[in-house]
Amino acid sequence: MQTVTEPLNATTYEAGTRPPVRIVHLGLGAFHRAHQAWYTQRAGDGWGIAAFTGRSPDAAEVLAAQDGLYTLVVRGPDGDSHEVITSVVAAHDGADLAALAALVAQAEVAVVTLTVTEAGYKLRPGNAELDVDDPQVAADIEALRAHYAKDFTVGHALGGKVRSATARLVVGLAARRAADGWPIAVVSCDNLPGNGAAAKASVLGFASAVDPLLAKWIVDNVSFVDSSIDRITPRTTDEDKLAVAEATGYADASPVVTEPFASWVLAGDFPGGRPAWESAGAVFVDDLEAFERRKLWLLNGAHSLMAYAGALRGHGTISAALADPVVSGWVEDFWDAAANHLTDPELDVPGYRAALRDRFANPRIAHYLSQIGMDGTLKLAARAVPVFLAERRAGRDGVAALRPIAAWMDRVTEQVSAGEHVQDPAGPRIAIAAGTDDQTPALLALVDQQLASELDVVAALKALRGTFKN
Ligand SMILES: NC(=O)c1ccc[n+]([C@@H]2O[C@H](COP(=O)([O-])OP(=O)(O)OC[C@H]3O[C@@H](n4cnc5c(N)ncnc54)[C@H](O)[C@@H]3O)[C@@H](O)[C@H]2O)c1
Ligand SMILES: O=P(O)(O)OC[C@@H](O)[C@@H](O)[C@H](O)[C@H](O)CO
Repeated sequence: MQTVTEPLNATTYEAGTRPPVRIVHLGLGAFHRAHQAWYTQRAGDGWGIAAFTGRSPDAAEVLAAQDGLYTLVVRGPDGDSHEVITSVVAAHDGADLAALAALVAQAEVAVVTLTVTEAGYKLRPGNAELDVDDPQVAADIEALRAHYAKDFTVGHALGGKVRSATARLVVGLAARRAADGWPIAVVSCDNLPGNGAAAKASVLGFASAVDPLLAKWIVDNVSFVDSSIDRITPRTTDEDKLAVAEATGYADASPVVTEPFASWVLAGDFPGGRPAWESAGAVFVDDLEAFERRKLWLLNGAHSLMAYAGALRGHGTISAALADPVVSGWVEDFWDAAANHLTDPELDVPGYRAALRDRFANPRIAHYLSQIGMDGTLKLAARAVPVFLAERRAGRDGVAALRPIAAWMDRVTEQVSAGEHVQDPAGPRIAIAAGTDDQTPALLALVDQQLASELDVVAALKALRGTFKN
């Protein structure tokens, strides 16, 4: 066991020459630090990251005090390995729009990456259009319009008034256009189908509400890259921090724990260049859709199924849920349904499933079902509904793909009855739907409006409900 003697920072740790900022990241969470920052460090070709938090300054304050340094704990079934990540060279409060605008305006900055959660894009169902009826979106548009004619390019006047991540990005892009207008790439790293197009829809929704010429400049100069991102990264616990201190001798206030597996598949242009992420294992393809479906359906779909069905059966983590043979049977059924529509041999679905079983079973990764279960209305629309629709188009009943939705209904109903908060952009509407006489169609409408009007689907869900605890 090591004796803790020092805090982790650039004085105590020899980080070498830090690279200049060439990437701006929005959403300074655990995943960015386990994934994009790790790939960028391994690429080793001189790209530094300036990262901004999403909703509160806390993560930036902690990381800035460590000069951006943190320990990445790679937690395999048999033990941990530790690596200090040095590619994040600056950490900022996401509300600091002056810093954001100044950085995005710089010619050397060629890439913006995003991990702002599915809910962070503020899109209407279908992910093709900004939800301008959302109160935060409406307030952000008002704030952007009020300041656009004044000092918009430097962002000073906006401060914390603009809260949506993509509205903030629009402030940065406006500053870049005003500076000289060099093209740039925006890479979404969130678990959304067509995440590049979703990011574009969200950014253009804000930009066009402010200035159609700005929107046109974005269309002409900003490349929205699709990416399928994968590395299971649970929230860091206090025990993790203690274990890092014991193992490394550094008192790191902000380590990140992740699994050994990592994957990043990207499709799109990088007009201003990019790190050689391929040298770190990233894969560049022309069309991402099949890879994205494989990941969103098999990994994330199974995650959501376990998050709700596992919680109903009294489990707390993915590894515990998977160890329950009833739950793992439902996961296999769901995978069989999804696999019917993932037929390209290049996808190697049997191998991918086998690897997922091992990854999910890793008992040393405590991935809490409560974290995965958040924002269920958005996640189920991307992870379960498309599998159900594909099964139905093929003439089958698709029950295995309705199970995650039925489990979500039972779980949120249980939470509402217990007076617990349901973390979801539709949270208040979930509470109302759970209180109606005919809950099932009311809840289903929050996931998919069209399906809620189909009597056979509602009947199939009703038949599944109440079956999870047996
Ligand atoms: N954790 C994983 O295993 C994993 C794997 C693949 C993809 N992802 C993607 O990354 C996202 C973030 O995961 P994480 O583990 O870093 O979570 P996290 O809670 O550690 O960090 C999330 C970051 O996004 C910000 N954020 C949260 N809600 C937001 C909102 N509505 N608008 C703007 N910013 C918001 C937070 O402030 C924080 O900076 C996920 O939602 C997912 O889309 C995560
Ligand atoms: O990150 P979310 O909230 O979109 O989804 C929760 C998990 O399913 C997800 O984080 C997976 O662990 C991840 O996608 C694995 O790469």
